[in-house]
Amino acid sequence: MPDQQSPAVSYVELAGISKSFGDVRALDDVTVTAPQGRVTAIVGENGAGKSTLMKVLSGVVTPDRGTVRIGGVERHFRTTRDATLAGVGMVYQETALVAAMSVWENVVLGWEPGQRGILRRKHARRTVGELAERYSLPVPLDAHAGDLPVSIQQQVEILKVLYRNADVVILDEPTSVLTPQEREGLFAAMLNLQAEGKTLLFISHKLDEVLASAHHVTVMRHGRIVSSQRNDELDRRGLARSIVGRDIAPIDLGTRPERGATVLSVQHVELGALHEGPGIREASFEVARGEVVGVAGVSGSGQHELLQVISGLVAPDAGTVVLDGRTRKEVDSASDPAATLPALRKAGMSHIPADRNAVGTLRRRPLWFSALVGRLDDPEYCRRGVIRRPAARALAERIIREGGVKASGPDALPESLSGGNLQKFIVQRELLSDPVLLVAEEPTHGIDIGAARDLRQKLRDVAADGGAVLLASTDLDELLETCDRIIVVFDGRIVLDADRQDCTEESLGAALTGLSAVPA
Ligand SMILES: Nc1ncnc2c1ncn2[C@@H]1O[C@H](COP(=O)(O)OP(=O)(O)OP(=O)(O)O)[C@@H](O)[C@H]1O
Repeated sequence: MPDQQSPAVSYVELAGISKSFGDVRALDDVTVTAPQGRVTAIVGENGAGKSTLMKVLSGVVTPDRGTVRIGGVERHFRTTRDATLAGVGMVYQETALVAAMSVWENVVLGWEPGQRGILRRKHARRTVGELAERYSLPVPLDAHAGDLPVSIQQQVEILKVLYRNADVVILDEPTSVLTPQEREGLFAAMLNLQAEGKTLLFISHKLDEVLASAHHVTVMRHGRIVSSQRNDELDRRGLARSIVGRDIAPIDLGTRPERGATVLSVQHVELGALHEGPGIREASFEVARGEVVGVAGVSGSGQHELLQVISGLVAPDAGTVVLDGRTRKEVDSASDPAATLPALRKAGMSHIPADRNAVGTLRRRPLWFSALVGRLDDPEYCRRGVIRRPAARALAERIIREGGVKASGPDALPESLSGGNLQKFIVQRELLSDPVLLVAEEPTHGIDIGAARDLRQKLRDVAADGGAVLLASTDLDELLETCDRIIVVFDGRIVLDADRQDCTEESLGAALTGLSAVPA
């Protein structure tokens, strides 16, 4: 637990902040302070107003009412540049680096030191290098940003705000894209920032991380502050209760059904490296109806590629994947991904992608449009290339209702939904197609603790109803709570395939890092 002893001065003061979007009151008279050299966590259910509050502080959103003070000075931010000049920087979940530019160029972009418009390249590169060293953020200065793993890209984003002299650093769900090992690196960087007297604000749904790193925890619900407490006044259960307003019951695993017929058979799958990863070597396993099977692997171990092959997005170099669902569909090296995905869907596969922004929704089209993903060849929704709008809207309404999605309706734009609510929409859309096999990559990513519990229960229900689930997650607790069996991928190979009862966090941790790399 962080040290609570030394006194701290309030550096950030948000007072009486209100903000509405149309009829939605996102913030309702919110007052929050954050002391210097400390971490203040902002937690709460999806749609509670956390991101909007931080966007007010970073100049992205202008409040309808209320005042912002930084270091005792009242500020009226109209743009993010105003906030940057006042020393406030925000690091978003999704990085926005220019892939083809080097790390140091990305850091200085838009803020280049120079004379008469000429960039002093050597000077700029050296300054970024010194900053990286001072804050122990070991980024490769000359590498192209697009070639780097997400965890390093995030460090580049942190350097970007530090380069602009931020005294206040806002981190919006920074750990949700990181593996457990990478999270440790981020927490070490946060400690350095505190030691340098920065004021840190940190949005997270992961209560253990909040309790381990934050000095103060502020809970929001329905656009208001529910509580604001010091870390040493809190425990996990009480915090969970104040977030969702009730105790969270463990999920019902049910009695494990007799192992049903095989629904997915992966045999001797091989794939060369797609990017820098190891590819896949000799992967074989089966999933039966009635099972929830977890897939774990640290970033770049090949587990993501394995799921891409299984969901038909990439053809393997060798080996086969057979889905025996509503119909039988075989995928091999000759398969054309463009035709494979629709055929697998028809055979009963649903897929919740890891990257909801890239493939999950169409951000600038209304939600009812995104409801149709995977259903365009269903005559109920589309005939002779013409979308049946009333049916699509009714479908979107059903997804919103049954998924507990906070949205104004089927015409809402995806970008008007909070991150967690958009994820809930995608998950419920896939569940509604009554899958025989559900491939779910990080389905609880960005979802609050209450909704995440309900979602895990829904995965169990798919299995209880005779389907099967392949659940990829970097959260070992989630896998241990939800799965019947867990597969670990390391260096492109399946190194563990064991019943949950035979797995512990230690045994999984060893397999994940290759310490027990005995092929299963
Ligand atoms: N640009 C916008 N247009 C319309 N509504 C918006 C907009 N931005 C946010 N909202 C609404 O404001 C409310 C608060 O959203 P916000 O993103 O702040 O929630 P959050 O607490 O960060 O949620 P999550 O945990 O899911 O990220 C939600 O109901 C959301 O739909």
